[in-house]
Amino acid sequence: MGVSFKNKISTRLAKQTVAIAFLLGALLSSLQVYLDYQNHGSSFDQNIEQLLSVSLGSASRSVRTLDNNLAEEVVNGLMHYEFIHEVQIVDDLGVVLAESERALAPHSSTYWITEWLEPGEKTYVHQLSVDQDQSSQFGQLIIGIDKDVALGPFYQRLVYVVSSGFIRNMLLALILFYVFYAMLTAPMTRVAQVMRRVNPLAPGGIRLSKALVNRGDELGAIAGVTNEFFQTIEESIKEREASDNKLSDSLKQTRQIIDNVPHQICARNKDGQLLFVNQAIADFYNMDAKTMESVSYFDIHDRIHKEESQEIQIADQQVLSTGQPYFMPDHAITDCDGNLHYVQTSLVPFQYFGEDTVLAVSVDITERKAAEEKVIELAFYDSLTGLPNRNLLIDRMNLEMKRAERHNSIGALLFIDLDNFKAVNDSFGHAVGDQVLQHVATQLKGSLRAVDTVARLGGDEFLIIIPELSSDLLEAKSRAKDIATMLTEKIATPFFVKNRDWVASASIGVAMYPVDCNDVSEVMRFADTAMYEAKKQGRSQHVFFESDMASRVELAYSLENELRQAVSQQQFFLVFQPQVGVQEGVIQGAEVLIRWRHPERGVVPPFEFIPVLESSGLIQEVGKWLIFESCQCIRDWQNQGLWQEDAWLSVNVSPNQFYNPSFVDDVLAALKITGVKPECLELEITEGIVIGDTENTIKKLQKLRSHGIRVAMDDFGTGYSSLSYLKRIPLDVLKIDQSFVRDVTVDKTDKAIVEAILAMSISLDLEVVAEGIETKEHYLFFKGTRCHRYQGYLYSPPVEASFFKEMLKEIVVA
Ligand SMILES: Nc1nc2c(ncn2[C@@H]2O[C@H](COP(=O)(O)O[C@H]3[C@@H](O)[C@H](n4cnc5c(=O)[nH]c(N)nc54)O[C@@H]3COP(=O)(O)O)[C@@H](O)[C@H]2O)c(=O)[nH]1
Repeated sequence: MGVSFKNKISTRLAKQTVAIAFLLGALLSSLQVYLDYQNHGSSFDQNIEQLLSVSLGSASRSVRTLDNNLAEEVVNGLMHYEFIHEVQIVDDLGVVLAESERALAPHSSTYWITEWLEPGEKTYVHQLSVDQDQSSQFGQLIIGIDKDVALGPFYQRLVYVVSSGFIRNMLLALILFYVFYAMLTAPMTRVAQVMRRVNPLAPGGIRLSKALVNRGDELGAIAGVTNEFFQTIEESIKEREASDNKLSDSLKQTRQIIDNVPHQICARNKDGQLLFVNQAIADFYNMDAKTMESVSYFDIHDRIHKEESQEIQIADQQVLSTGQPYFMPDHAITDCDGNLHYVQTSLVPFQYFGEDTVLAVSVDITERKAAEEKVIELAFYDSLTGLPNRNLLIDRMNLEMKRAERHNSIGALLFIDLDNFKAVNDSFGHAVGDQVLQHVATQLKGSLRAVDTVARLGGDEFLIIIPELSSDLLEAKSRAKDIATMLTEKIATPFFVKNRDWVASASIGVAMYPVDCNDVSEVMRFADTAMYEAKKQGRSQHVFFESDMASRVELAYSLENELRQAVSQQQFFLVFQPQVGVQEGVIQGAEVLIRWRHPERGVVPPFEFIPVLESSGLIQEVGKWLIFESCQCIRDWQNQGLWQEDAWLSVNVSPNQFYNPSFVDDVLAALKITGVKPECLELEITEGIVIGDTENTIKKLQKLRSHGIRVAMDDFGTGYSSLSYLKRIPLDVLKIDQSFVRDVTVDKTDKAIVEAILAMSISLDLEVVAEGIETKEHYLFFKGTRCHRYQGYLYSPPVEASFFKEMLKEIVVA
């Protein structure tokens, strides 16, 4: 942008200098003019006075003497002066004695000044007298002055002076302008032009000329300083650029880091407007980050969770007003797909480019929360059935116990254990077992009130709390009994799992609280005790806890521990009871029976410990050992020539032992290892085994018999004993239970049963063994039937191996 002429410094300096010169010139000229004017005026007046004084005597005489000629001479004498254009001498009567006049000279160039300063006619009138003191006057000398002629030279000189002063000032102005221009304006203009070309971002590229810098005057100094300034600015800009670049890189990196942080980060102002969002937040709402940075967070958020949105707004305002951070441990937000997320948000006051904002960092805790919930679920719920587990049950039981005491009410705790569930697991695998448990859990849950708690302790054990039955014990017990009966029936309802029908049964122990006890773990133990009693009493039934049960159960517990020791210390041994041909009267085989040589109690009979071996699972190990030992005995006796090739040993098999998936393999392995023919082994099963799992039992029996192993149905007549199911069971022998034998000779019913069994055996083509033959009458009765063998004290009680061996030797000898 150029500088106009009037604004140039040189112009302004010249103008001011000239103005000052003019002012001073005008002042001085005015003073000069004034002084000259004063001098000139007084000298002019003196000259007139001198003229008059020279002419006054003659003029006075001419008047006194009325001498016209003299007056004429005076007038003509005065008219010789050019500046006088009129002279008149008059007497005291006003009579003109002489006069002369000439026309005024043409106006000079300065006439206007004369007229301006001395306006009007300039006339001198002088009184004429005869005496010196002018006391007697008698005429007048009147002189008219041509003021233009008189003053013109003076004013012309004055005009000259003023004009020359003006011209001098003008010249001075021109010279000064040039000097100022050359010395100041031109260099400064060059500086301005150079500076105009300066790139503000890179001022170091331009320098003021050396000629300018080297002038040695103030401008040179300014130019030098300006060059240094450029250099400094250049360096500063470079430093600034470097720092800006670093800052920009750092910002980019920071942005990258923040965008890669999986947590939602945003800054919002007091109106909730988003000033900054990271990629995680943009992704969460499926919006562009830049677009989001112009909208209100609460507009996005409000669409979804009003309550949470308000809570966040209040929290934001608190952070902005107090300047203190705020922590929201857990609140819900919904993403663009409508999925609910739980987040934990930290709100901190944050200055974002000079604006007070809230920096919000939200961490998605959905998975953690789910995991925590899962942990709680795992901690308090059974994963298979979804029922409360032991922990939650104990917690609820504590509450119910307190409530019962407070309300003076009686509740019941039911301990449910499925019968023979282990066999289901062992035979069909855990997947089927799990489905059976789930079915039972559903049945139990669906049969009870919402206030009742159905829990699974683990395995096939369930506990049920039935609170507030009544305040009267009898009534409470009666209701508990109804519920236990109803549950037993529900559980026994057939159901379909894995392509087949199932019938479950359960034993239920019932304890009444706080009557039986007000301690939770004790009540649980009592219900458990009652459940064991129910099992002992024949399963699929319920038993209420009674105080004497506890000691019995304790006995069972200690018995179990002793049995474990018995297994490890091999305290079991075998006894053998001969089976004799009814018609032949000779030993055809023997039943193997187990005994326990207790270190303190002596020999313990099997009915005292077999059920505990069963319930504890120890029967697996003991039963396997027993079959192997039996085979080993056959091998030994055969080796010693005491045991015929067609004689057999009959071994009892318990349900849990039979249901073991490896049972058949274990038996075959025992035969193989000992080298005993399968036909020498007979397995005695009970109806309970068949009823528990008929199909599987049939398959196993078929497999055993396919190898030549004999199968006998023990205790026949005490169970279902129906022809229809007997037809399907692969059997070789029926053993008539001794309870029918005992009175067969005196009791018509027993006799009829025995005869019916014998008839059945014919139609099914089975051998028959009668056990419990104690008397001759018993023997004679069966001798008259088609019973094949008998077993009983009449011939021999069960005897130890050594004794039995002696018996065999005697037979051989005989
Ligand atoms: N799973 C297994 N069970 C076994 C085993 N050993 C025995 N048992 C079962 O224990 C119950 C009691 O048996 P036990 O005390 O040995 O009694 C047997 C005989 O001694 C008894 N018996 C035999 N003859 C007579 C008699 O004339 N009178 C009379 N009062 N009792 C007699 O009968 C029992 C044999 O019964 P059973 O097996 O049904 O043929 C019993 O249920 C055994 O099954 C074992 O190793 N495993």
